[in-house]
Amino acid sequence: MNCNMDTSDVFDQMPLISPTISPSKALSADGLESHHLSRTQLPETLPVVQCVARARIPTTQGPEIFLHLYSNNVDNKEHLAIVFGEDIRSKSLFKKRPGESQQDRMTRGAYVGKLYPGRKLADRDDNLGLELRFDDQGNVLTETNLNEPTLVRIHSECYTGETAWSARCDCGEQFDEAGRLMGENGHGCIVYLRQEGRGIGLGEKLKAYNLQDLGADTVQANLMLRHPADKRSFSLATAILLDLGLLEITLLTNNPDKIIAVEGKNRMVKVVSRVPMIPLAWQQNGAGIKSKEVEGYLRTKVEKMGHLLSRPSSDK
Ligand SMILES: Nc1nc2c(ncn2[C@@H]2O[C@H](COP(=O)(O)OP(=O)(O)OP(=O)(O)O)[C@@H](O)[C@H]2O)c(=O)[nH]1
Repeated sequence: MNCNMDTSDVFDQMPLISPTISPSKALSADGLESHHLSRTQLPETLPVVQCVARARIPTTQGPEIFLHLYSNNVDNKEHLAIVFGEDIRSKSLFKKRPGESQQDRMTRGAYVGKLYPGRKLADRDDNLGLELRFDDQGNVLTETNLNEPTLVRIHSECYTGETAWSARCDCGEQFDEAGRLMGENGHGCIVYLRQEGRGIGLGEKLKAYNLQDLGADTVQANLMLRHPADKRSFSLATAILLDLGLLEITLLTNNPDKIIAVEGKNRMVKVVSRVPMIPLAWQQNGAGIKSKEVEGYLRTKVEKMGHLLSRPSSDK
C-alpha cells in the first residue's frame, strides 16, 4: 500500500456499528494504515503478560464483571481487563502453577463455575457440573478462543475524567458508555491501561492543562512540555487480548491509530469492525459533558489527531 496516500477512506470502509449493538460482519482490513501510524513502526514482539488474579465484581449498574489484574515484563503497573461474560477466559490465569493447591487456585480466581462457601475444588464445580481439563504442561484444554467478534474498548487511565469529575475531556463518559454497552450486550472487555495523560503521567497532564488555560491546544501543550502528542503504546492491550482469546474484536473507538496499534505488527488481533464513540452531548438526547474545554479537546482530536468523529451539522 502507498503509505503517502490519505487512508481515512480505508477506515471509512470499515464496518461501522451503531452504539446500539448489532451483529458485525467480517472485514478484510489488509493494508490498513493510518496517515499517522504505520504498522511498520510497531514492535516485532509483544510484552509477556500474566493474569495475576481475577475476581467477580457485582456492580452498582447491574451487570456482574470479572476484574482481571495483569503483570507484565515491561513496567510495574497494574493493567486490568474488565470482562463481561464468563466464557472469556485468561490462558495465563488458568494455567497450573507448580506446587499450587486447589485453594490457591480459587484464591487467585482460577476456578470454573461459581465460588460458594465450603467449595473445595477449583477445577470442578459440582453444582454446575463443570470441569476443567489440562494438557501435560498444565494449560487448560477447554476452548478459550471465541468464534464471534467480541466488543472491546481499550481505555487509557484518566484520573481527572474518571474520578475527579473533570469536564476537560470525555474519558469518564466513554468509560461508562463502554460498560453500559457491554452490560447490555452481556459480553465484552474493557482493557484498562495505566497510561495516564496519553502516557505522560498525571503530573505532566496537569501542567498541560495549565498550558491549555494559557491558550495552547492539547497537542501543543504536550509538545511544549517536550512530550510527543501521544506517548502511548497499545502492545500490552494486544498481549492481554491474546491471553483472553479475543482474536477478533469490534473496537469502540474514534482513533484510527488505536486500531492499527492494537492489531499489532503481525495483526495477531483483528479489528473486524468499529463502534464510534460519539460524545453524549453531540447526540440527540443532549445529555453528556458540556464545557468549552471538552469542545476544544474534541476539536483537536478531529483536526490534529485524525479522529473519525464529526459534529452533527446542526450544532456546527
Ligand atoms: N496529555 C493529555 N492527555 C489527556 C488530555 N485529556 C485527556 N487525556 C488523556 O487521554 C487518554 C484518553 O484517551 P482515550 O479515551 O483512549 O482516547 P483516544 O485514544 O484518544 O480515542 P478514543 O478511543 O476514540 O476515545 C487518557 O489517558 C487521558 O488521561 C490532555 O489534555 N492532555
